[in-house]
Formats: sequence, structure tokens, C-alpha cells
Amino acid sequence: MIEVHDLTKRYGDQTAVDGLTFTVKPGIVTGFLGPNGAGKSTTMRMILGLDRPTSGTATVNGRPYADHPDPLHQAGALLDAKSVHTGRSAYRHLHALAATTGIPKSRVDEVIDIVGLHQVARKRVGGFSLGMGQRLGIASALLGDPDVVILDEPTNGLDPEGVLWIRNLMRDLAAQGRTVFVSSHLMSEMALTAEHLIVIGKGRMIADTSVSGFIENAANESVRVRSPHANALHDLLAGPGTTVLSVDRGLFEVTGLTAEAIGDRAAAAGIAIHELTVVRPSLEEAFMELTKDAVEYQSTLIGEAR
Ligand SMILES: Nc1ncnc2c1ncn2[C@@H]1O[C@H](COP(=O)(O)OP(=O)(O)OP(=O)(O)O)[C@@H](O)[C@H]1O
Repeated sequence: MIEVHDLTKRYGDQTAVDGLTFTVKPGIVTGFLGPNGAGKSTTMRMILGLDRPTSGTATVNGRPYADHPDPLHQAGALLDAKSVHTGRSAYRHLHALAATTGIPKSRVDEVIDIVGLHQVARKRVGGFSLGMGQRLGIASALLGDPDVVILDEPTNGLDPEGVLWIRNLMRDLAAQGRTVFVSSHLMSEMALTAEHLIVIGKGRMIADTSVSGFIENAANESVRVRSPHANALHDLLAGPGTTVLSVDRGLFEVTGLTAEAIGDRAAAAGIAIHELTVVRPSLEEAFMELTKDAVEYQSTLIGEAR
């Protein structure tokens, strides 16, 4: 379990993490989402004792990470997969890590098997593809058989097979009862992997929600209706609780009425309908809407900039 309480990190006059409080529970995958620069990596580094909080606390299994006598057994992390000595083989890298932390040699073979690197384990890490490097990073994270697994953007730059592999691995780790905390800036990816979401923007909490709750909230659907009798249709549909937005000639976007209700009303009034389409925002659009005030560099439309 990870518990973060009123966690804050300032760099000079910039606040990277601003009073975050949340709990990451065991047995499920928890996604940590936010646009670039939201403060995800900084939060993860503070949880792992790599950055000192300006104020607030972060604990792993009830204690600050650095206070555990057996930290690698408590939490394993993938923060930067490229921070490996490229002249060494994967096997030697893991072996050195195991030897300096009192982990038995047999565990190295186990983690190499878990991440599927046995065929290349004796090859130089310098020649590894991004996906292989990522697998090695995960092998290092799992070396201490940790209760808590923290992964910072583990699918970044991976091909679809690599993404699928990491997704399944995270689910398996959670099913074994571990706490899995994974950051991403892609809502669509997290919707497939995580059960719970913590969404931050500009260092602040935006949402602490189940994925299903987020999806329900996001299902703010509207209906596109096209008719050659635009005025009559508009008058028929407009009313309290309904918004009828004219998108184009004879084309409306209606909220507050179902497609069935619109079709039935038009039929009863004898108004021909040429299109009736339910429009649901994608999860990515819902996420962008949720975090739109918190993106670091917002693009400006040329029309607005003038
Ligand atoms: N060592 C540092 N010194 C100064 N500012 C920093 C430092 N580390 C992070 N920041 C700033 O803190 C903010 C949060 O950065 P962080 O890397 O935690 O965000 P992130 O959500 O992980 O973003 P990304 O998805 O781009 O990795 C950013 O504005 C960043 O520039």
C-alpha cells in the first residue's frame, strides 16, 4: 500500500506537486494520469525517497520507503529504463544488483524468466531494443519480489506487442495481491489496464476515481440530427433541459434527449429525418476535457491568437 498525505514539492518558485493526498491499494492496478509536467514523476520519486518533499508525507507499507530495512522487498520501480550500464549483459546487471542487496542468485533467473529475456540475457545491454530495455528495467524492479510495484510510463515507445505484454504483466502482479502504481499520459491505455485512477494536473488532484466511475461520468452523449426541415425540427426539440445547437445547415447537435425520443417526436410531427447519430466523447476526449485547464503548454488556435 502507498499512502500520500498533503505531499508538496517546490523547485524555487515553481510548485511541481501541490498538496496531494491519496492511497494506492493492493490487489488492483492504479493508473496515475496527468498531462506532461503534471508532477507524476516527481510524486513517484518522493514515494521512493529519491526526492525530498517540501512538506507532507509519502509512505510505502506504513513507513517512508528509505526507513525499511529491506526496501527492495517493499517496493520495486521502473523510473528510467535507460539508466543501465550498457557494456554489461542483462544477467550481469541483475546479478550485480542482487549481490549488493542480498538477493539470492536464483532470483535473477526467475525474473529473467518472468520478463522473457532468457534468450538475450548474456548479451550486452547496449544492443538492446527499447522493448528489451524496458523488460530489463521491469526485471530489476521485480528482483526483490516487492509488494509494491511503481512504473513510470512503462509503455512509452513500445510496439503493440510490448504494450500488451506490460498490460498483462501489471494485471498479473495485481492479481497476486501486489500494489501496482503506473503512470501514463494516455487515458485510453489506462482504461484497458487500471481499475482505479488518480488524475493530477499542475501538481494538484483532479480526480481519484474508479475507471468505471470515470467512464460513466464521461458518457456525456449528444445526438446529431439532420433534417431538410431544420426550423420545424428545431422548434419541435427545443425546450427546458434540452440544448439544440445548430452545427451546419439542417444539422443539429442535441443534448438532453435520447435518439429514440428525437426519432419518435419527429415521426409523430411528420418531419423527415436524414441522419440520427449518437455521439459519445472518447475516453481521451473526456480526459482532455477534465485536464484542459492543467496542461503545461496549451496550443492556441490561430483564430484565437489574433
Ligand atoms: N529537478 C527539477 N528542477 C526544477 N523543476 C523540476 C525538476 N523536476 C521536475 N520539475 C518540474 O516540475 C514539474 C513536474 O514535473 P514531472 O516530471 O514530475 O511531471 P510529469 O507529470 O512526470 O511529466 P511528464 O509526463 O512530462 O514526465 C514540471 O514543470 C517540471 O519542469
